Amino acid sequence: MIDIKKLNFNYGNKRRPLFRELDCQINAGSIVGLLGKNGAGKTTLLKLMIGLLFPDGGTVNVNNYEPGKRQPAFLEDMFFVSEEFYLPGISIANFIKANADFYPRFDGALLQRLLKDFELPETESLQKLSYGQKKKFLICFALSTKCRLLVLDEPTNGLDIPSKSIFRRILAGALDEDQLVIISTHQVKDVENLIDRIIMLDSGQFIMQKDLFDISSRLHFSTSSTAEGDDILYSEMVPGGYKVITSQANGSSSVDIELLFNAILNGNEKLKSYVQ
Ligand SMILES: Nc1ncnc2c1ncn2[C@@H]1O[C@H](COP(=O)(O)OP(=O)(O)OP(=O)(O)O)[C@@H](O)[C@H]1O
Repeated sequence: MIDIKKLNFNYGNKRRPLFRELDCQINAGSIVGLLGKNGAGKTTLLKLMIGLLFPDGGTVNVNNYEPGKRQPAFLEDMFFVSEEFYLPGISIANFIKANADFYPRFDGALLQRLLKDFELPETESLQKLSYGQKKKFLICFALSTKCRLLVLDEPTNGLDIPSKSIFRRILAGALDEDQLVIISTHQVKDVENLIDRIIMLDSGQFIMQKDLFDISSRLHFSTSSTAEGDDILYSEMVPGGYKVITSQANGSSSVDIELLFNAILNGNEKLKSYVQ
């Protein structure tokens, strides 16, 4: 679905390129979490994938299209929910009327269901909605397009606690097997148990590209009263003890993405061989 080869990119005003020789393949049928520190280049990478920015070297291929060419057949099959967005001063119903036809697989019945789940009023002017309500509307619309590529930049930013649970439920339930969702986020707790692959960016490189299943079959995440022990690969103090990562020996555990992220960014050498 997405094939990135030797991607180089520089904003032009920077001495060092942001990306150097990035390679990445992502298949349809998955929800991918794109993680990285502030400024690592997550939004930039997403924009390169959807053709809002152009590579300086190498290639980006999505569904056999070169995104930068912005061909109609490519654009009608991808939807980008940006972190910052503008919505016009028209009602939800009129927005749907004006935009749904751009997407051949648009599912109006699904949209009505999702709007109900998020309790969004169809008659309300989009500009009168709060930031979180606007975000929820865009997420609903994105899912209803049924585009094969859905790119969500910080989708849970601005969502209240119940809406985050609804987001997880509807995302898990509204996808078809030929779709790919890429979620860039700092709110890793919001996407835990939802994403099935992690891609981590740091200093212009991918420092991890791994399926959650692979990680959970090789690493074990738990809490412990001590951080001492030969089998402990990484630990972090928390109230009442430690969160620890050990090599997998005692059954599967769910992956603590935040702990893993900190461990990898701290350059934990012991862990590297498990996640590369
Ligand atoms: N339009 C631009 N012109 C010049 N430099 C830019 C531009 N947009 C982003 N950058 C720079 O590129 C780098 C990556 O930015 P980007 O927004 O892709 O990071 P990010 O990982 O999405 O960050 P965050 O987590 O803070 O949203 C940063 O150093 C940023 O200053």
